[in-house]
Amino acid sequence: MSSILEPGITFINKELKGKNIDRIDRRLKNLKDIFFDKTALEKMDPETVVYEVESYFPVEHDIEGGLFYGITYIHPGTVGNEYFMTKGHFHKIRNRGEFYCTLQGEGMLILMDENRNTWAEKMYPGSIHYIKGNTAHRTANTGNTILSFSAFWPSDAGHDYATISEQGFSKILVQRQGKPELISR
Ligand SMILES: O=P(O)(O)OC[C@H]1O[C@H](O)[C@H](O)[C@@H](O)[C@@H]1O
Ligand SMILES: [Fe+2]
Repeated sequence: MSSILEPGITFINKELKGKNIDRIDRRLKNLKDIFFDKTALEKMDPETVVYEVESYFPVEHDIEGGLFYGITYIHPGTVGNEYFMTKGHFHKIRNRGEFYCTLQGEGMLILMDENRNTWAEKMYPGSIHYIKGNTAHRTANTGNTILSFSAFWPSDAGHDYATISEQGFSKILVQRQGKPELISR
């Protein structure tokens, strides 16, 4: 499987040299919990790459005061009528925020507060999204090309994936008559 995360870095400053730069992909087989239509999911190749993330960790994880940076690339596609999307998470330290800045493509940022109120914001090249603390976040690619966005978050934030993999978001983003629609499950 070819990856779009070929080393393509043109410049990193001395603070990042020799530090941890991590590249991962997440495939359908890693995302079984999150898609709604399990019948459609079973018919698809489990090795299909849904998204790839390149992350820069200049300080140790869980250390207060540093910042992390990452770029996420979500491939176009659907499982049933649900768009390809990220796992989604709350931060382990709940009140930590994050910035997302869209680079290319079209998508939706799906957000959910701790009372399970869910809403979504349109992502397009140049759109800037401040995700406040205590808010779960997931991104979906609603276009026909790669959706990429950069993210900046505090180094002690951590990821709580369990809450979302067990309970999901209260709404899902589906394609209806060719358009994204956020509907209750
Ligand atoms: O972690 P996921 O929910 O799979 O989302 C994918 C990635 O999106 C952003 O880049 C976040 O800042 C990363 O921390 C996250 O890993
Ligand atoms: Fe996050």
